[in-house]
Amino acid sequence: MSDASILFDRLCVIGIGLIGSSILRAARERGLARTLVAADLSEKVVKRVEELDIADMVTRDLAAAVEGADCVILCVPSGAFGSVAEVIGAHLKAGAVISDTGSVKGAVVAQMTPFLPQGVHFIPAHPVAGTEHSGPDAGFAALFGNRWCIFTPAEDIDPAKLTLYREFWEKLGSKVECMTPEHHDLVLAVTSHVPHLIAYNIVGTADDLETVTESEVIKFSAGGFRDFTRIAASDPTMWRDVFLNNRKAVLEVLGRFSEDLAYLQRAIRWGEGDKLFELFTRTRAVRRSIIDLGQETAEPDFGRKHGE
Ligand SMILES: NC(=O)C1=CN([C@@H]2O[C@H](COP(=O)(O)OP(=O)(O)OC[C@H]3O[C@@H](n4cnc5c(N)ncnc54)[C@H](O)[C@@H]3O)[C@@H](O)[C@H]2O)C=CC1
Ligand SMILES: O=C(O)C(=O)Cc1ccc(O)cc1
Repeated sequence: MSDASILFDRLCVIGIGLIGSSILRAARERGLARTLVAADLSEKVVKRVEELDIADMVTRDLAAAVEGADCVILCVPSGAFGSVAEVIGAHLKAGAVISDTGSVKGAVVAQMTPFLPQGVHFIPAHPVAGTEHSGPDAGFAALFGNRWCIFTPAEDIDPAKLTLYREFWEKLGSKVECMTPEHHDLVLAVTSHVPHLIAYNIVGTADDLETVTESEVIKFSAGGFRDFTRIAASDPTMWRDVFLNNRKAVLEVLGRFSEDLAYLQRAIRWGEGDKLFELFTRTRAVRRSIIDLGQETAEPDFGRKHGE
């Protein structure tokens, strides 16, 4: 490891699932920390992380894990950030950067802030990169490449620490942008949270209908439905916590979504093909602009796992 790439002497990651294990793998591959510490409450996960050999030290003792760390990143489900912050708060080193990877920002900031001592630098972050898989085996070093990582720091954040942590995510391959937690939660409700809810709902509806159609839903499942089943296979704990912790923005977007759905329902009932055609033309242009931005490939992958 060349010393030139080291940003943190001791990096501690808590919650070693898809995201935490990907951060550890990428940080080791790029030599971003001298020592990598991994912590998780689950005995099974700790054992597996030891077998995978993706950290220098692995423990279930969260307080001990953060001792002396100059960067601590929490990668646990959105409902667990407060309890982890409560356990580690008093053990954080003065001057350390503390961050998270939660898919929701407002509620996570509110959960953690009361337990963070003066003198640590809290930089909430959300890597907008992931898959429907979870657990330490699902992670991979390239996960964050060419993806956004959204930071939602307070206005009085130390600019030098912000630059340092930005550099960390850029070295993981991400593009970084800052915004407020409230704005983040509304944007992600539209682009990620409600789309996941729609996938859970349509797959649930199809599953209910399956008893009527005797397996035809699965047998004849077309590409569109298969894409939904990939998303609806995402981790139940994680997504339960996303919806419970981004309630306001999700309900706001769902209200708008229901109105737009009623408009389509009416157009179908009254045979108003022009209305359907106009919308479908507009949405096709949205897809094209995403591809042009280089954030998506034109080919569907039908949920293939990384490396398959
Ligand atoms: N899965 C995805 O695609 C993405 C997830 N995120 C966010 O990152 C966070 C982690 O997600 P994943 O890695 O997918 O989850 P995961 O389910 O793969 O891993 C979570 C890990 O946290 C551990 N854990 C749970 N409660 C804990 C506690 N109180 N103390 C210590 N460890 C605890 C679990 O044992 C598990 O190993 C979540 O907040 C999620 O919303 C962010 C971007 C993408
Ligand atoms: O697998 C997918 O399609 C995702 O959308 C992954 C994802 C899940 C949660 C996030 O907060 C960010 C990205």
